[in-house]
Amino acid sequence: MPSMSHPESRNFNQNQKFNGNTTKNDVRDDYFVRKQRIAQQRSSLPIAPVEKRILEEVRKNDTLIIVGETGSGKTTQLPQFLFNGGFGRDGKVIGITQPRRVAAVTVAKRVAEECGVELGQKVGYSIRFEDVTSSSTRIKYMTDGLLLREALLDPSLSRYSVIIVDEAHERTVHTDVLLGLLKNVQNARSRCTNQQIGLEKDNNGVLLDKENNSQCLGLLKSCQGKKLPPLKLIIMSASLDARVFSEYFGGARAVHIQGRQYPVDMLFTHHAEPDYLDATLITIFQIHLEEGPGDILVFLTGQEEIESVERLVQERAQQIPEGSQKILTVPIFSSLPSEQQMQVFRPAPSGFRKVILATNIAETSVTIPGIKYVIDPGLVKARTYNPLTGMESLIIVPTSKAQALQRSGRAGREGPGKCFRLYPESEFGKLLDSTVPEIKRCNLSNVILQLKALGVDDITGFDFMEKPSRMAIVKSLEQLFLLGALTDDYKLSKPVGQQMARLPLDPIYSKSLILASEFNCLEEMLITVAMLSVESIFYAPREKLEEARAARKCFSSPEGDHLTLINVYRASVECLEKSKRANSKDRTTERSLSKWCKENFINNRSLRHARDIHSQIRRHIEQMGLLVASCGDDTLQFRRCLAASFFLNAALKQPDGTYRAFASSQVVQIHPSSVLFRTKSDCIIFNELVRTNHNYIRNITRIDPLWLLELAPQYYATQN
Ligand SMILES: Nc1ncnc2c1ncn2[C@@H]1O[C@H](COP(=O)(O)OP(=O)(O)OP(=O)(O)O)[C@@H](O)[C@H]1O
Repeated sequence: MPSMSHPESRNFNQNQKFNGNTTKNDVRDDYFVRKQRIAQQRSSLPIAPVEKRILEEVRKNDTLIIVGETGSGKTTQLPQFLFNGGFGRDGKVIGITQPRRVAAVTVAKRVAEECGVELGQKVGYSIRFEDVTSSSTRIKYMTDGLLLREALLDPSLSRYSVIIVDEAHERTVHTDVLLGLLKNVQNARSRCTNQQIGLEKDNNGVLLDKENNSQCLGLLKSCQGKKLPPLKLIIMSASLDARVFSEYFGGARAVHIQGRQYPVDMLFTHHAEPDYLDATLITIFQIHLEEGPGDILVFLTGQEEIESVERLVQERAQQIPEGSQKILTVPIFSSLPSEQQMQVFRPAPSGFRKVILATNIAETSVTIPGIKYVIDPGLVKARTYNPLTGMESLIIVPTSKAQALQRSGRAGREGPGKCFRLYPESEFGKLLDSTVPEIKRCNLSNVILQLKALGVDDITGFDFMEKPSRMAIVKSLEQLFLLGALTDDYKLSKPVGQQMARLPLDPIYSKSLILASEFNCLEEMLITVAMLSVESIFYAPREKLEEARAARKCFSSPEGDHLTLINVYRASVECLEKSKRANSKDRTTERSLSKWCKENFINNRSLRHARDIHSQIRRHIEQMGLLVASCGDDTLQFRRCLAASFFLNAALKQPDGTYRAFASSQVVQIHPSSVLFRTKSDCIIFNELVRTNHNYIRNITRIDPLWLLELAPQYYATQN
């Protein structure tokens, strides 16, 4: 059992008392009692007494930075203050961005309830593929990526009076690009308001690009004729370095909200844990057996890890004596379909303690009712990118202090909480203060494509908060050029570049869909892209490895993993249709599919998510007028299309049986999960590089090396 030290309980404020079983009471209480309770909760939040002061600050300053403890009421209350202060007048909208979909949705629901309105009316949310807003929406929660897409259609963001960039400390690539863009929009809108626009026109009344800034010019044009108020910008978090943000926004004012609603005790282990998953498991049961009531939130690094811990908890939970409180495990990770994600917010049935197994998706903004304990092993799966090789991969790294603080902040929202950090306190001091901005460690081709579509041609000149390395920019520009998204002078190409920018996918996948319509295999490519967008379609429990292997063989294609995935998808559709024909009830059909998945060792959750993505992309594709045809049995055509699409990820077999990637010259190995693991072919394309102790490649298909020359001459004809 990992022994926990309790060196000092860092109680931020111990004056307030625990509020009891709020969640259970809420369910029982009638509407008015609940309303009263919410009003009471709101008035006791640390942000409540400073409403007037914050409003004054917003009126006085175009840009404001707000820092306040987790749970102090920033996300839910500030937009309501602004609405009450008149920022929703004249049809204007107060926009709040979140790095994650689940936060945008759940916070919007909570605020709609606090306001006593139906979701989608005064308060709404908008996330990719789901818009719950209407013309009466004045407080709109959304993901930062969605606001970027909105800017494509309305560059001056003319509907918004205020934009709040929440959880800015996360420094996702979208947040960073958004901040640069918002700076431009603010600039352009204040120039429109100051009526300096006339100064920018030539004798014929044509706007001049005096500052050689096409983005600003585009914005000024879009402001023309509209009377737009200046755009107010608020940057918010519990754990950001206000100085850095203030400097970027020309000395913007920072306001600190004092106080915390409830204390959270921090506990550390005495020693480093050699096996953090084992330590996690032990701590879950330690809390369950020794601590008082309250649910547990556990932070893990990914779907596979969550599912294996889930199985282990369920196994051990069977040993809990009859009559004691039972354990209910609920997973949450980004590739889980939304309605399943929402299950973590439902109260556990009586007699159960809820154990939520989450990735960092539950780290910021969300309030999960009932959570009293947080277990934090201190690790996170992060993207890394090597601009030299052009390869992106995911690795498990320690969290930053800011992330650790956010995680502990998920407890102590309804009453005092405890956070169990599964590492010694001395290790905490060694963590980075904040997470390295994603823009510094990811492939930039997606960002650059979006910026180009927004009219920003000079990427190196763009005012990034933290500039990505020149090499990373050059490499990504080169990649976009090779994919045909950019012209010789690095402008967005028509129609390919424009079409690619419209699809909410990685440029390489967008291009594969566009190409597939020419190769008459868009049906197959759509399935492929959907299946590649989810984690682990197959699963193999340790005790049934042989059975799982045999089941997988039924779907295997000798050509590789892409066709294998298509076989799984099609077999699942067949199962669904068969069941529908036999029984029209949706629930029965889903049950048959779930049974089919179990028998075939297919991950039902992942498959459902892939079906979701499939229908969403299909809608986009059809709107774009691309021809969704199937190549039927002509799999050669499909493989040629894979070669034409993923030529940047091609590898050639070496005499020692390993492979060498063409683009990076890196030595890579086929992952044991690939159907081509044993039957090695001379030339392959792959979709994923996983770095463990080896450079493993996954999702592989065999191709003819001559196709590369024929189908990607822009790259291979110039290589020697
Ligand atoms: N869905 C909900 N159910 C119950 N209580 C909630 C809910 N959402 C918010 N609250 C209450 O409102 C408080 C303030 O939440 P809010 O998200 O506004 O805080 P915050 O300062 O933005 O926190 P963070 O920095 O962690 O995002 C929470 O601590 C909790 O008490």
